[in-house]
Amino acid sequence: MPTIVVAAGSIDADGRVMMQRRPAGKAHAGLWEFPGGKVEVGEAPSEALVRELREELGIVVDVTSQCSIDFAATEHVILLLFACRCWQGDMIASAADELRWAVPAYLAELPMPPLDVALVQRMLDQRRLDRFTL
Ligand SMILES: Nc1nc2c([nH]c(=O)n2[C@@H]2O[C@H](COP(=O)(O)OP(=O)(O)OP(=O)(O)O)[C@@H](O)[C@H]2O)c(=O)[nH]1
Repeated sequence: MPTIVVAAGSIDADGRVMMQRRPAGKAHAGLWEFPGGKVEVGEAPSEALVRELREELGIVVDVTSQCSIDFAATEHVILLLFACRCWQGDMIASAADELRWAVPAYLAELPMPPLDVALVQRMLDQRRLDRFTL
């Protein structure tokens, strides 16, 4: 059964998206990803995202402030991407070695895991990345 992974495109007031760089020693080390992680047994995806954003960035997000926007999958992983525009607290990296606000149109220029490359490319092709700036 594939692992379900939830990830957040957190969007700031200027329409930029928060990306984090995976640290050495982890799968996909050095690549930029949307903050998030694996859904645990018994969790709803939105609850898992609230937990992951608290653990990884130290922010508090309400389940109702997230909106599921796309997904990408292999036989091993299903990656669910949410947009998130409201949170409490300042973002501090605890699972990443660097955080960066990225302009959506330039996301594809960051080295990313294969699933993210596919996801971002599809959103660019479908001109849906500007949703991030709505
Ligand atoms: N968070 C996140 N994970 C992603 C993305 N794209 C992608 O392929 N993944 C993969 O999904 C998996 C998520 O695992 P993770 O290590 O972040 O999960 P986790 O926070 O639950 O950590 P843990 O299993 O080390 O406790 C990794 O293999 C990661 O490389 C993405 O955009 N965000």
